Amino acid sequence: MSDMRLVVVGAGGRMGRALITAVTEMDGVVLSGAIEREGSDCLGMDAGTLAGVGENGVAVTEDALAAFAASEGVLDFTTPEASLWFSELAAQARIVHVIGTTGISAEDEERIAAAGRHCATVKSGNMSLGVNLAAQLVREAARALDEDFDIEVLEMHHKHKVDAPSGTALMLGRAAAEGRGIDLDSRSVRSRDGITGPRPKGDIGFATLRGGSVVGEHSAVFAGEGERIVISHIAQDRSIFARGAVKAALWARGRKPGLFSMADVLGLTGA
Ligand SMILES: NC(=O)C1=CN([C@@H]2O[C@H](COP(=O)(O)OP(=O)(O)OC[C@H]3O[C@@H](n4cnc5c(N)ncnc54)[C@H](OP(=O)(O)O)[C@@H]3O)[C@@H](O)[C@H]2O)C=CC1
Ligand SMILES: O=C(O)C1=N[C@H](C(=O)O)C[C@H](O)C1
Repeated sequence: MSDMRLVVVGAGGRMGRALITAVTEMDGVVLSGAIEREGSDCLGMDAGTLAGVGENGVAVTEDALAAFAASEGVLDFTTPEASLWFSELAAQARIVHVIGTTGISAEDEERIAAAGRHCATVKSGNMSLGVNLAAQLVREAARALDEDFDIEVLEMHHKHKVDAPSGTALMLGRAAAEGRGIDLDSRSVRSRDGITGPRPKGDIGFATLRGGSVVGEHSAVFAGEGERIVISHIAQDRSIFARGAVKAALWARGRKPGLFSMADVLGLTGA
């Protein structure tokens, strides 16, 4: 089979550059386009040069429509508004859409799911093997432990991150809620300040730290009387997300339309 032609959108971003690197280094894929937003300083640059992997002859453009028409898949780690737009374009072009963007509203999630009826879409708040495995462990721990164990999810990211809690923190919170058989939306505590009173039993708390160049660190804490279980993941390099995204595109190639998760790609569903 020929190499899968992949276009990277948000090519000049932290993840965009990591994705161009992964596509360059991994077997079975080739970079077919690199897209940035209108007015970006990156327009016209060579994508390989931009990512620091050497010139590759693929120019960064703003013409997503033309790039999608010449591609079999799109790797998208951008912004919620941009991902929504790209989901509509990917649906029109019937190409695989891999979405890593976080901070997407519930309403836009539904619109992306609707677009996923026309093309295979893989979407996850974290594309790494380690986090997806950690989410399974969290689900199991929450299933095994009763409400005497308080669940808190902690995360730290670099100072440039714009959404909170992180997509991964929400994934871990959702896994814990599923394991415990409760609804996350009605039981999650996103912030605490002032005289909060004692912690209500059964809530799932989130704590967010931002600073420096931290790639991504997450812990799910199960705090009981006299003991604490902590399931943690530390991302040391963005390549783990980028390689996961390429793996997802290859997995989705030739698949029927639908919305899939990274757990599907990694074969962790139902584990
Ligand atoms: N699921 C996962 O495994 C991971 C998810 N992420 C998520 O990926 C997203 C991006 O993160 P990161 O790379 O750090 O952010 P960056 O801000 O570095 O990158 C986003 C890029 O998208 C570009 N962009 C914005 N709008 C458009 C548009 N309409 N068309 C084309 N390009 C556009 C931005 O351009 P400009 O800056 O010029 O506006 C920027 O270059 C975040 O939501 C983050 O949480 C990150 C890592 C892993
Ligand atoms: O913005 C980031 O950097 C990251 N975002 C994702 C998230 O919101 O969880 C994944 C990873 O932690 C890095």
